[in-house]
Amino acid sequence: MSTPQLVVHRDKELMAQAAAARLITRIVDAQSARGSASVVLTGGRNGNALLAALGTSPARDAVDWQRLDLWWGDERFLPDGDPERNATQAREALLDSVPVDPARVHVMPASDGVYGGTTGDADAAAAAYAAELAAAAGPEDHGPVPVFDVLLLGVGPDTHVASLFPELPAVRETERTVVGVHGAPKPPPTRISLTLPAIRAAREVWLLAAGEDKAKAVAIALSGAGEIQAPAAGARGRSRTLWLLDAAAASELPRGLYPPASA
Ligand SMILES: O=C(O)[C@H](O)[C@@H](O)[C@H](O)[C@H](O)COP(=O)(O)O
Repeated sequence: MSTPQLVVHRDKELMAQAAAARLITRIVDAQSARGSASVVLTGGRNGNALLAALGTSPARDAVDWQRLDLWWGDERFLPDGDPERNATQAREALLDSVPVDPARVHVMPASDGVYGGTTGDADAAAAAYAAELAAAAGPEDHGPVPVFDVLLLGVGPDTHVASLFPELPAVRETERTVVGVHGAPKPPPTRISLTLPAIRAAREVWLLAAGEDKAKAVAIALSGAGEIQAPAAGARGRSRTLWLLDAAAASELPRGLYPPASA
């Protein structure tokens, strides 16, 4: 697993623009090298701002949208089309305005869908998404999920990532790749989430955090906290873990981490 690297931008607008430019480059590189790319999307303001910036970037046409698989790191377990669903927000921010292949847009299950013969069962829905991931994984992936090119994560003020909240069972999961989450401290209480083992299958994990209210969480996660107490600390990519921050979110980092010791 990779060691976290930091990139600090002046403000959250610039952070979104720079992250979008970075993501376009990674997608184009992956498509050139392997024929297609896979990206795991996140909910939250910063993830949506990144998607919106991507949509208005002149370089967006460099992406072959038909050869892109999109997955989600977590979802609020609400009915299809609910404005609070991460998938609905991603459609509005970007996906409705680019020619993605609908068969390659793997939204997480909605609470009104039928999974395991019933509706409203987040555990059955999570198992269905795990099966979809497993079906997409090839022999070259050596595991139950594809090796995602880039996995995006917002960071909560409590250090949660995806719907892995501190101390809850989902963050302790070591076997399953997707789980139902019950009793989340942030509404809605019922969610679906990738687990840390699934997140760590990604080549690159990018964590996005902006604003003063994230400064403590960022400092805790990057100062050696355990992943059960600080889930963001456990989100690492195989080859790269990138923390994309604005100056406010970086403001409580210990000296040496930021600014870097050599500065
Ligand atoms: O599912 C949710 O309730 C949110 O989407 C949440 O997990 C979000 O990703 C983080 O709290 C970071 O959010 P911001 O990017 O808005 O700071």
